[in-house]
Amino acid sequence: MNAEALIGTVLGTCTLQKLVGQGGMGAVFLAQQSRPRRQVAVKVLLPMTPLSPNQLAAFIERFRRETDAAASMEHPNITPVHEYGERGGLAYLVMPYISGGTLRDELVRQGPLSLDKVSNYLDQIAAALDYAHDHGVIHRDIKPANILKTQEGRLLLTDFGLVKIVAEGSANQVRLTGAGAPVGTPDYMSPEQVIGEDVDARADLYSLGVILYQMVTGTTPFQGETPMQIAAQHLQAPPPSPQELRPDLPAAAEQVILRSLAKRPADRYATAEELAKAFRAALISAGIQVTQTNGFLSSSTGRFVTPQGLFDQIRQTGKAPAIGGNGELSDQPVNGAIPPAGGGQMRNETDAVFEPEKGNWLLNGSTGSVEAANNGGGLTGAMTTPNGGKGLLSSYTGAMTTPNGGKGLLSSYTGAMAAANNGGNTYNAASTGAVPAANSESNIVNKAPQPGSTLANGNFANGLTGASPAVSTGAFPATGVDKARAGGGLLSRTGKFPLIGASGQEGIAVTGKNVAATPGQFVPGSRAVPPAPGSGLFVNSAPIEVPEKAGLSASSAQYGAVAPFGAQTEAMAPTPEQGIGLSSANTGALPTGQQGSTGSIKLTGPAKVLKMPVAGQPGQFVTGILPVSAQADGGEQPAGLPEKKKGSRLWVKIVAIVIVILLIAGGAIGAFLYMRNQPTRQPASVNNASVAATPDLQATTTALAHSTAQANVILADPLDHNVHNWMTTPPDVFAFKDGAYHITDKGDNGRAAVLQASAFNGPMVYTLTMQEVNGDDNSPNNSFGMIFRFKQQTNGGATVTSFYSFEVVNMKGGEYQFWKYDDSQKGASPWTEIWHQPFTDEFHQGRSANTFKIAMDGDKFTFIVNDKTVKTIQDKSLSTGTVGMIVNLNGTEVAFKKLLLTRK
Ligand SMILES: Nc1ncnc2c1ncn2[C@@H]1O[C@H](COP(=O)(O)OP(=O)(O)OP(=O)(O)O)[C@@H](O)[C@H]1O
Repeated sequence: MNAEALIGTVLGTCTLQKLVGQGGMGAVFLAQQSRPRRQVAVKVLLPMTPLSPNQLAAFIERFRRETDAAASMEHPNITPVHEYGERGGLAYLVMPYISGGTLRDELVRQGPLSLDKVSNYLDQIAAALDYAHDHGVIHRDIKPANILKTQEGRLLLTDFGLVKIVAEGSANQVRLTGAGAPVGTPDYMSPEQVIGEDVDARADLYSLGVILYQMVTGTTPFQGETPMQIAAQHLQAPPPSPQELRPDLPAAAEQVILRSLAKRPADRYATAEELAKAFRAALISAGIQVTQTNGFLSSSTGRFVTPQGLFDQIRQTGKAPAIGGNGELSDQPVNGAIPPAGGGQMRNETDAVFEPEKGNWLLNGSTGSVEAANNGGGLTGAMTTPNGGKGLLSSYTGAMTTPNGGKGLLSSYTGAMAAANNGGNTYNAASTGAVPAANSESNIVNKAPQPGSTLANGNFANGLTGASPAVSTGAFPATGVDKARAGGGLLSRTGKFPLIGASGQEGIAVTGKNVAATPGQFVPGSRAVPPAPGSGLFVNSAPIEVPEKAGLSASSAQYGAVAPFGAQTEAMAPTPEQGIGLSSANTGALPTGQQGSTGSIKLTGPAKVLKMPVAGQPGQFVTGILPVSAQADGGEQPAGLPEKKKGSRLWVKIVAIVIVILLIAGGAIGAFLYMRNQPTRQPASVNNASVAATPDLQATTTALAHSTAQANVILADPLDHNVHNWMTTPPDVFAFKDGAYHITDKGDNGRAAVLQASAFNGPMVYTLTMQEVNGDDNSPNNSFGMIFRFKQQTNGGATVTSFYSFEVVNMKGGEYQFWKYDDSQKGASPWTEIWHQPFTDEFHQGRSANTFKIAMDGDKFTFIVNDKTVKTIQDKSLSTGTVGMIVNLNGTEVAFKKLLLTRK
């Protein structure tokens, strides 16, 4: 039906006046409502595609569902629904008319937004999302087109057409597998949605991350000519560095964005608020002025929301909210001084609260003044929370410092409290001792929990009465999505990401010299790999040229994400349950999107079915396919390879699977290549070395945290949990445990993991702490170390991989080695040893931790072991690339931690 033809139609109390927009599911009209008399927007169900009666019934059902879900929520950042009706065969819903357009319009018009505005918008969308999640509603279609804007700049999340009430069980989704249905953009889809698994709130958080990326850079992270290309990148490709597209973006803020886009739901922020706060704190710590989002705590979530809901009478009172006896916000006037400008202030009782920035404080029974110089506050005693602090204080008398994102809830607290690093510190009820929170974990100390008390989300507790003179007695408003919510979706279920990968079909023999070594004795240079005819380098037999993306440096365009071998090999054996795989070689590659590309996929093997959303038809999908490899052997050796010569090899082989993201001018196109290599090494010369002590763990962690806030930190990853999508499969090879990232070499192949990031340029220092946990310390092959300047590119149709490695042979009388890997010369050994020398007592041989640093400046490299400079050496072969780590001997397990990249 032509939507225009409906103008003048009367639906209930509304007369349709003007068509304002049309999606795949319905048309939206400006309408005049007679009772109450006001202008409204009316959305009329008008599916774009002709539907069968069954499909239409399902559509109407979904339309009702949209109404029910939206109507059940009352939040200043969610478009309310006034009513739902069916008249003359037309289903419709009435909502307020929002005249400021959508966020999509603004992004199209403006491109990247100011970081201040980004943070403000993020706060607002986050508040709406967390509220919905707290009410058991997952939106599932978070995108800028579904975010309306008022004239005053307030954002309203709308279009709950895809929602599924969590408690309701499985959704009654309509699937369209036929041809001809328009396929919607998966620009904002989470990986788990791409796979078609059940999703939880974290899928919305991923979509929010995509919006954040777009607000910052002006573009979504993944682009392609077909929805499949985009979908595949959501599954597999790391997002291009936002900082490269937005140079004024602080490194810490980039990390926040990248974490929000983690492939594994468990690796993302737990709540939208957490994401928004982390982003804001990252901006502030980099000295960027961020305007406070005016807001108050939502009565049911305790979260910051924009004040003065247009549609909520209560919120139009203008009264400052105060904490009621049960922890509910009330609209009672506040006694005493009104908090100064900056918003977000909540106070009770009689004392002044100062929150120049975004300190949100709930004070109850406070007796002193509060000063919150920067997102924090203090009460009575000295209290400083310079960054993003949050506190609930009751009868607080002692000192508290939470320099970095600390949160605290104190009740009758009398002791010192220090949370050096992002600590969520809660101390509750009659506590008398010190609470140290050195790390980024939340500490909850709840000494005397009372009936009805709540400890939620690891970051605060309620105001317990206990034995303390706490004035606050009621339950604090709960906040946060329940972290214990069952994680849906394939990723969270299996714990591994179904990486797109496959064994190569084409082997390139790697030649190398076998050099004899006396068992148990280190022989410099005794490391050649026996050539394994037919094995070795595996490349896509139809490699793709890599045109440089406009505006990006050649280096960043040339290489993309790198994933370590082990997980890839797992993923090479996809089962229908385990997601997708893409046959690398040969036939099954995704369309490249190059000139002349048809965009079609030629399948010669098994395929994985993906669900793709149908444009404008929430809940409907068309089926897509991605080819997968049939190979399935647990990843140690690809099918069809010759037997490895166990025992004859003196140097182990690195196996890496590499994903290359090809960025093409006019739109980034994803494509995937896979590589296996079995390098041989050619030794070179020898030199000398020296020593220093392993830095104290605590001090280093703290230093790491502090330095994170500093501008010269490019990337800080403590490696105590997986925030950068490090490979975690197979779990016996790659695992986060005991506060470190463990790599265990299994089988005949060495293991390498490489950071999924853009190419790092410029003078910088790469720091990494390594500790062998298991291994044969009598073997001259027992080496491990750091990979840097890793890059992969296509060159004349061939895939070329290059990197340096700085390693140590951890045996008595062992040595350091500096290698270059470059497989551009077919038939030649890719390995060249640039330098080696025995270590001396600066290296703690055996099971001790050692911190290595590589200072790189152009072609100059300085190797520092435990703070002692070991060697400076020049090599100009490789100029840019990412970093990683390597373990070389079967059975050797190394724990890596405290990865730090700083500008020199
Ligand atoms: N309450 C409203 N007030 C003013 N304009 C609105 C309102 N709701 C929607 N619109 C406008 O109508 C357009 C169509 O909205 P609709 O929800 O039908 O589709 P969509 O979100 O653009 O696409 P789809 O539903 O296919 O995802 C929106 O893009 C927006 O510009």
